[in-house]
Amino acid sequence: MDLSIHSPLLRSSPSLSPCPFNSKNTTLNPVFHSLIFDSRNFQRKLLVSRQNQRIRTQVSDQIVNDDGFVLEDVPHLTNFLPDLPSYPNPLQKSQAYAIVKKTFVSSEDAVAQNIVVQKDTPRGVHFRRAGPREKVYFKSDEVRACIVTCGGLCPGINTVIREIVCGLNYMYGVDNILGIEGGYKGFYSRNTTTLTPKVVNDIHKRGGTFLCTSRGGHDTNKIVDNIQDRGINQVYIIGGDGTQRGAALIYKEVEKRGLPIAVAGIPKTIDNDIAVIDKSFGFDTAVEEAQRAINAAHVEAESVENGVGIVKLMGRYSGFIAMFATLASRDVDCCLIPESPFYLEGRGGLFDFIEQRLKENGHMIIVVAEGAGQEYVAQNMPGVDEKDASGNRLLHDIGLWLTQKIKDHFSKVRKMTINMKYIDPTYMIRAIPSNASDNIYCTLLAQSAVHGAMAGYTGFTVGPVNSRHAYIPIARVTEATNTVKLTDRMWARLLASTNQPSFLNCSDVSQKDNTGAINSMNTNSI
Ligand SMILES: Nc1ncnc2c1ncn2[C@@H]1O[C@H](COP(=O)(O)OP(=O)(O)O)[C@@H](O)[C@H]1O
Ligand SMILES: O=P(O)(O)OC[C@H]1O[C@](O)(COP(=O)(O)O)[C@@H](O)[C@@H]1O
Ligand SMILES: [Mg+2]
Repeated sequence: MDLSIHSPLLRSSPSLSPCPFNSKNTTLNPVFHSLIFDSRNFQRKLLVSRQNQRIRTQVSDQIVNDDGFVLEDVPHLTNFLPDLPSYPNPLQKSQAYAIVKKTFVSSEDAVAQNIVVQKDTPRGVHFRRAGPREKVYFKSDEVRACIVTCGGLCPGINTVIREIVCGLNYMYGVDNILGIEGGYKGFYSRNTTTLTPKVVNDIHKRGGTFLCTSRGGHDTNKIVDNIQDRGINQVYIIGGDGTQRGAALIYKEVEKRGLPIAVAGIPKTIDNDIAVIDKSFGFDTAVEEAQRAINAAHVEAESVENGVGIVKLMGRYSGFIAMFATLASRDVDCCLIPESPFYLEGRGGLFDFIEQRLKENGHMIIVVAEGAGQEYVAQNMPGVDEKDASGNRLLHDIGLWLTQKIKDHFSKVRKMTINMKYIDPTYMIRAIPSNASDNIYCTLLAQSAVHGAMAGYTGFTVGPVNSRHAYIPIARVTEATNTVKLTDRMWARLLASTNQPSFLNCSDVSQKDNTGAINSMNTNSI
């Protein structure tokens, strides 16, 4: 996983990525707001901002720490409501924390984005460490929270819902929590449901989302109107990259209206394609479930002559599930992912490799991510370019396409009998409840989100960065998609484990099959 998003402060180029939070003038004037803190007392020393395409540096009269420590901070309600009162955190009296040595996370605690460093490198980008703060900005009996789930399913959503409800109630004494049904559009088109620890008690044992979900239908003004009308002052939004973009818009609108409402994002994606965080919840569960499909394909393929098993797994733009499922299984001969182009014919191509493995082992298994080889399939289906309600491109079925291509090649060209077994467990791997480790992860995420909102942080996404939970500016997790980096060692480990061809040495080779379709891809095209 690539965590190497550099601090714009450390770049010399003025083309900085804007981080549109933390500043009142962000609406009209995107300002990248990173703070370099004195590492000893953590007081603000330097504010570097980009305005009007110029980098301006304001230096306080204190000593500027120049060790390159950068805090990419999240917004706080007091940024736009400076007179908001604060209260002692009720956790002080909580029996759960009674004997904890350090109940509250210090405002000086930060989580480093990069933990592999060299002696002379600047200290780099950090995020605020998640956890309870000494002061809260909500009185418990004045909190009216809501939870919404958006986008595709993922194991563990119900655990997150459950733990937000229980966390708010058990830790902060909040008992006014609403469930928004059916995703963003539910804010303005559905009734709410009341959530209590009792109502959510068992939901973590089920897959899916207790609150239902949807794609599309994000209307910022209607949503914020509704939040205001219902008197909601904490909004917990569980969803993927699209959802987090929507959450950023909601936060900005809330800020524009000057409302004391905390907006917290909890990142959810089965594809593990959310940047910055270590891993998304439910991913491990999905990889584990994928083993069942791979095992089945393996049993089927090795039980027949020249058995070829193909398993299609989720992964729209990122092949993490396919890569990790392959690494975990050891029965997979070849893994195809969206990030790595492949070709079928000719030396070093997939057909050659299949034939070689069939000769060696009598069977072979391919795991293919749904987003792999889309250009290939598109060439056979010109003009089909549909999108879902959220605007995500609908994919062609690479699994079926590949199955047919392999069958045709071996029967028509090689005159060889093969036994094809195609398994598509797509929805099975994400519709299940989360496993034990994902349940723990979901609990930590939920509690961190609750602590952050109670402490008055807003417009943040919570997630583990190098195993420590942190509050991350939403723009940070939406500005780029996390993909498998072919140049990283993880992909090399997979290639070393399967011993499959890398397909990378033929970038410009283009062969045509007997139907005239181009049968190879330019590596630069993906
Ligand atoms: N750029 C965006 N701005 C505002 N809302 C968005 C944006 N992209 C997606 N959404 C909304 O977020 C929700 C989920 O998005 P989707 O892409 O389906 O799933 P995910 O959040 O898992 O990526 C949908 O209701 C969609 O309308
Ligand atoms: O058929 P659906 O429900 O739209 O979901 C399919 C897509 O959802 C995903 O699980 C990703 O979902 P998100 O965009 O919600 O993260 C992809 O792997 C898959 O392509
Ligand atoms: Mg998405």
